[in-house]
Amino acid sequence: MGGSSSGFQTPFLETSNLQNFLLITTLSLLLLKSLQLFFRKRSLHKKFGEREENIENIEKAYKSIPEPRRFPLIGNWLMIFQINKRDHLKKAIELGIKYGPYFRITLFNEEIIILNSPESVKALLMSGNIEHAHRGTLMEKLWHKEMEGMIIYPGGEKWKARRKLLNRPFTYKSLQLHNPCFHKHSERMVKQLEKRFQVGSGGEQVIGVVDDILKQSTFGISSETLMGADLEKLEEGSMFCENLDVLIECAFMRVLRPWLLIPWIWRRSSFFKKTSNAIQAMGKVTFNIIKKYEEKAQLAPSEDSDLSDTMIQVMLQNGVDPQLVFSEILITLGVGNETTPVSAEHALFMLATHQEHQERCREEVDSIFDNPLMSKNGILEFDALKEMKYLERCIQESLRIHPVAMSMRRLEAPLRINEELVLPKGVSVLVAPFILHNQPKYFPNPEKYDPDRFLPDQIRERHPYAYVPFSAGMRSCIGMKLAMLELKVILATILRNFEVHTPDKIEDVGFMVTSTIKTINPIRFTLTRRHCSSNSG
Ligand code: HEM
Repeated sequence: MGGSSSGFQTPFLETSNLQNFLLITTLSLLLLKSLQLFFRKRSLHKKFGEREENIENIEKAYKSIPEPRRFPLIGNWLMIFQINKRDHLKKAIELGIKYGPYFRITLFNEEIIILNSPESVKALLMSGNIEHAHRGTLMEKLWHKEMEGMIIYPGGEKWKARRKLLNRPFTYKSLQLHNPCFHKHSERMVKQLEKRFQVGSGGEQVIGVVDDILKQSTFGISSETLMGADLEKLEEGSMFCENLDVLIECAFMRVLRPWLLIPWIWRRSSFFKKTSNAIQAMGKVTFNIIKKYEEKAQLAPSEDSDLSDTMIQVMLQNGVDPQLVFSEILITLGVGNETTPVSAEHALFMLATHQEHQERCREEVDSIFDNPLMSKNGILEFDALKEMKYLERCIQESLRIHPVAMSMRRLEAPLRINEELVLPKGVSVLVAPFILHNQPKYFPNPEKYDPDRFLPDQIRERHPYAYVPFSAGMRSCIGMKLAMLELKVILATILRNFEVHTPDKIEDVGFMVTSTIKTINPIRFTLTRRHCSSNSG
């Protein structure tokens, strides 16, 4: 055997080609870095009118932001993506504790600063400057140009105007109009859960997963509240939720496989076909609903409480093109569909693993359901949900331990974090609540499930930006109030009707980062029907 000296060569690995390639790549990166530095200094100069020596200090502070060991070219890519899936959140929390209030990771040529102190989170989210509310290049590539101005679009004045318009359907006043549908969908959920957890012929308890049923329920409430129609009753409407999942799954595929962001590759991929089919099916349903609105608009729209203050009505009344109304509905429901059911499942898991808190919640829920002023014929009044204070604290604590979303920004202007540190224009900044919420400084014993952390006194003593599951400021979650109402009504209805247990343990449940932060496997539950004198129905 001639071994390596056989003279066999591949043209790609020919030494001189390889050397040239490495030389050109290194020179290009150096050039890019010097240009970045030049523009960074210029923008600091322009923005803050800083003197040369101050700029030097600011640069020094920026450079001294700690970072894990990075490799040439790929930066920290290996550390982020090659870690065992089971360690996703644990690893991130460890980094937070090791590196402190802010640290840097580098993915190829992109610097991402992770803000890990309430003060720096406040500086970003509450800056009030639209140039700090931009979502970043990845989002620009994911959502095509026609979507400019939509709520999900990275940023700009058009986004701001749309956001202002869409705030209305998400206010308590508007959501209250749709209270009957909250009850209707939770009743449907009870029936589905009963079916799944029917006690077997031998009287044995059934272990099952409930994430699909929770999803149908939160989707039912969100879609009816925002579109004004019970999709389950419409022809093809019942498939809407599944099609929405396809849409989000294919969009996330483009993040995992970045070559799918190149338009001509994307259009030839099977994911594009799946996306188009899903959009077509959902379009048919949505445009039929829009037609109904247009017909009713000629009669007396304001008297129909099913339709008033829904997203569709607000947009049509303000002259938004029906095609954009459709896209906006898809994106908003898609985001809600990814976050609320996962949060509901986790909150239920926390109550199943902490029976003492489950019991306290149930006592509160029973007393409200049994109060004729708060519940008529088993239907909760809208204000009754506000009275579920203990349940609310349990949900808040669950969202602290397992916040499902993060906030990503690309700075379009320098951002002052404190006296010493200014983040330059062009860098990406990330607020990761699962790192922030696990800091012993703000949440002593962070792994402990303790709903009393959300007692008014404790909240007052804590920095307000130490807890941001829905983000904060001009780009915070538009669906926060709706999500909290959904979580309360769903959990209250479950606790009213069932006793909840789980064979799973928190230390065995791993979390992974996908389009949201989910458990690796669905959690298993056992539900036992309660036989109280008056159940919810
Ligand atoms: C427990 C449930 C939920 C959680 C934890 C959650 C969390 C978040 C977070 C952290 C953001 C990012 C904000 C930022 O970039 O700073 C966000 C944005 C958003 N959420 Fe939620 N969300 C939830 C439920 C919902 C629901 C039910 C809807 C609507 C049906 C919704 C619609 C949106 C939209 C449209 C945005 C983008 C807002 C914008 O860019 O202006 N979310 N959410």
